[in-house]
Amino acid sequence: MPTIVWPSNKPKDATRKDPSLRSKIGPFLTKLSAGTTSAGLHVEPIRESVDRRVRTARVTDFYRAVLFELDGDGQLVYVIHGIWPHDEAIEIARSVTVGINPYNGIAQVFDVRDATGQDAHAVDKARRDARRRLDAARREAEEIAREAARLEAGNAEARRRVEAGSAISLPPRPGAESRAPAPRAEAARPGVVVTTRDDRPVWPDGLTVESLRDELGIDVRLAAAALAATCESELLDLAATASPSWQGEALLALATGTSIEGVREDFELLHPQEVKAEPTDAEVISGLRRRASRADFTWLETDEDLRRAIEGLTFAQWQLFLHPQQRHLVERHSNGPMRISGGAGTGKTVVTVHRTAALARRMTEMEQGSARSHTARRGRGGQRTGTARILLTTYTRNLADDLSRQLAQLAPGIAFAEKVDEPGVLVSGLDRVARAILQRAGESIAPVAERVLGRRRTRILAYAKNDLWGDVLALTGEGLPANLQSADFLASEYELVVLPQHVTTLQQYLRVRRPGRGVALDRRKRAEVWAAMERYRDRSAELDVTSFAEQLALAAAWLDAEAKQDRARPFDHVLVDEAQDLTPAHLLLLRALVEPGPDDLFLAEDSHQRIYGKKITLSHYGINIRGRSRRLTRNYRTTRQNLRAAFEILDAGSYEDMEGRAEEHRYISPRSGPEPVLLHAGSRAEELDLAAQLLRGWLSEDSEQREAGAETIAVLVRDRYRRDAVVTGLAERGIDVRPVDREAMGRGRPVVMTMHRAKGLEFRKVLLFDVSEASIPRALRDQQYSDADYADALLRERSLLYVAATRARDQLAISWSGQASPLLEGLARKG
Ligand SMILES: Nc1ncnc2c1ncn2[C@@H]1O[C@H](COP(=O)(O)OP(=O)(O)OP(=O)(O)O)[C@@H](O)[C@H]1O
Repeated sequence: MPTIVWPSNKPKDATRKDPSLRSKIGPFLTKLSAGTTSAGLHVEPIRESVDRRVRTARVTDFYRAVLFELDGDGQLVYVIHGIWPHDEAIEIARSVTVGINPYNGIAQVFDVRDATGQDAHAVDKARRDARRRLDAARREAEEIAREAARLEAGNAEARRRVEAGSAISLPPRPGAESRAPAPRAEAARPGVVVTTRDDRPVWPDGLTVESLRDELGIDVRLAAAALAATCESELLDLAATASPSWQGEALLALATGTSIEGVREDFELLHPQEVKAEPTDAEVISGLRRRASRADFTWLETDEDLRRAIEGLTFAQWQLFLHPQQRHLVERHSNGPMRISGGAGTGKTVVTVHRTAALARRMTEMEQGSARSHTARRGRGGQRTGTARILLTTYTRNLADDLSRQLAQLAPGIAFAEKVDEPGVLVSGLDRVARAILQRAGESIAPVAERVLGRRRTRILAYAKNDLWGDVLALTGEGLPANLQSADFLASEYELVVLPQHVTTLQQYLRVRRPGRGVALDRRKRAEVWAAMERYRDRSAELDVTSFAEQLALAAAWLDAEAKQDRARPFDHVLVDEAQDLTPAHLLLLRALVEPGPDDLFLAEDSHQRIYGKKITLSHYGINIRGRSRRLTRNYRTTRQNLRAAFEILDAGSYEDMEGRAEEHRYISPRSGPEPVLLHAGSRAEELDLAAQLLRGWLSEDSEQREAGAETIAVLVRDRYRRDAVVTGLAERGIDVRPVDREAMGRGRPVVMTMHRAKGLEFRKVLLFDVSEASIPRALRDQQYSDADYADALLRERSLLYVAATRARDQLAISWSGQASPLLEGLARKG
């Protein structure tokens, strides 16, 4: 059966102009995949064609496909170029050729008319002389080298500015932000549209047109134009028109911090010396399989691929062609834990879900192979493990449900597991996994509890109903120095220091390291804090309760003890989305769930979106990334205007990734849309009036343009109290909206939810309501924070607003009454 390679970015062919053609593509692909002898296809060579392998095939009486017939070592491969009306198709077929870029081995379809600007008779020579064409281009590049040098000087200047601007600022001290005069939103009128910045692209040092061509095989005309771009939008527009498209993507990756070597690796480019001058069909096919080509071609190899292509070519998941950087992260074999980071909307979830499916597929294939050779895979304890056990997990239940849905859509045949230890993919929150393990442990948890909690306990499955730290503070607080008399401080100290390091005695606590805690404790203070810890543990034991964190830590320690007895860990692979919100106890459990080894752990995180957890470093909890981390920089969700507005919110904070390194936010969005709107009201009632007016406008726009449903419009607020007030206020103004809590979204009405609930979701149009001084950051004065904990809490509020702003695909609006939130500083000032 032939394999079909379908163009993801078709050259302006008829499928774009004639929608009726879509329904004909399915039957055409079915026949083609069944073999050339199929009746009615007329797969025919073309006389006087530049490429002897070119064919046309009948799609309808009127339309013909232009394709190449390649011999992949006995396996027939059809590379489709596009579909055109009969006569046009014949003309195009005469002038196109499929070959490989001599600088990098990437397969590409060339139209020799474009290449040479000469008539069809000159094309044969042009094809043989592909390499000479590139030499001619080099001369062209040399002519502009002087110009490039001038531009490089400009870029160096821009780079210096960016580096100076991204220097880490010290976190504000407690109270400093609330005491300092809050930056005032200057007289922003209702409905002001803010113009966001459009900076000059920042290229790696020393990049020239020649280096882009020689090292990456990028067309010199494109390279020269890219280096001449004076602002980000110009570069984005240029990249969007690049053909083949991977060249535009490679330029965007370079402009957002990826090195030449990084691009070569992500896009799977060869060095020129590895490329053969006269490639065989098999070499062209291998060029088509490289990640760069896969941005432009889709392989329809299995019945499932074909089915999806045939079912109308609109199926969202099928149309989602992974970016070469994303594909690299999906396919990459890793010798240990791997971490990906990337801003909101860069496809971290997409990569995590694809990688889960790929691992499941890989394991199934391996097992089928080993079953054939009668050597079934066995676990550490010698028991047969059957199909791979994969855990896909994330911080909240809602997000886990979403992962499950995405995975089922991407890989319909995938085996889901219902519980821990069952073969297949288990999609679950870590708290549930921990409970399942503790239930399995039963009474055997007692010695583990003694090691972890200092108490030999077996009743550990109930959660405390009240805030035990508040009780402890009431009982022992007076013995503590004033700045430590805080339930938040004690709880953080317990979860970040005491619990993960299994501290059970004062002697241990006196010696223990407390990295990143920000408050120095001498011996005397440590003894006082320890007394509070002991009180907390006694009280928990009296009530037979534990906390979430304790259950996670106990489950991890139990698994470690079992592994020492040579019993298998419950999973072969563990993948985590939204890892930035995990606690130390989560990390301990993650490490214990899977044996250290190839592809054991995969974590997707964005430190800018940490809204629950404390700042933590993976290596402190036994997860060593050691060079196995990558950053995604291309945003797929939101427009560049919304993205820049979101950066304005981030700008004043300083962030660290989970390896403890400074995090930057150089991301890029190829989509363009309206600028964000700021609505400044004098009172809450007026703010509701403005919101109602805005939503009414959005709803009528959408119904006129027959856009997607009203549920793709969202109003996001700081807390539940405001959510309910907004629902009522809008209803009074004739706008019917749906409050959303834990339940699914529903259809037909705009939704109102908290910013926390919106995490991981996306909407077309988003209003951030009540971003006022009084609402966000939430009053931190109520809690007694240490300096470091206060700074961190403030950073989380900033991140929360960033998360909320990046939910908008197309249009973002922000409203407030009275004074704007100080977190809006830069943005509100522009209004
Ligand atoms: N290669 C791609 N092609 C087209 N769309 C993509 C691609 N990758 C991601 N997307 C789309 O971009 C949007 C954001 O993707 P995703 O949710 O995976 O990002 P994320 O990095 O996890 O975002 P967040 O951190 O904000 O949750 C989704 O609508 C997704 O379908």
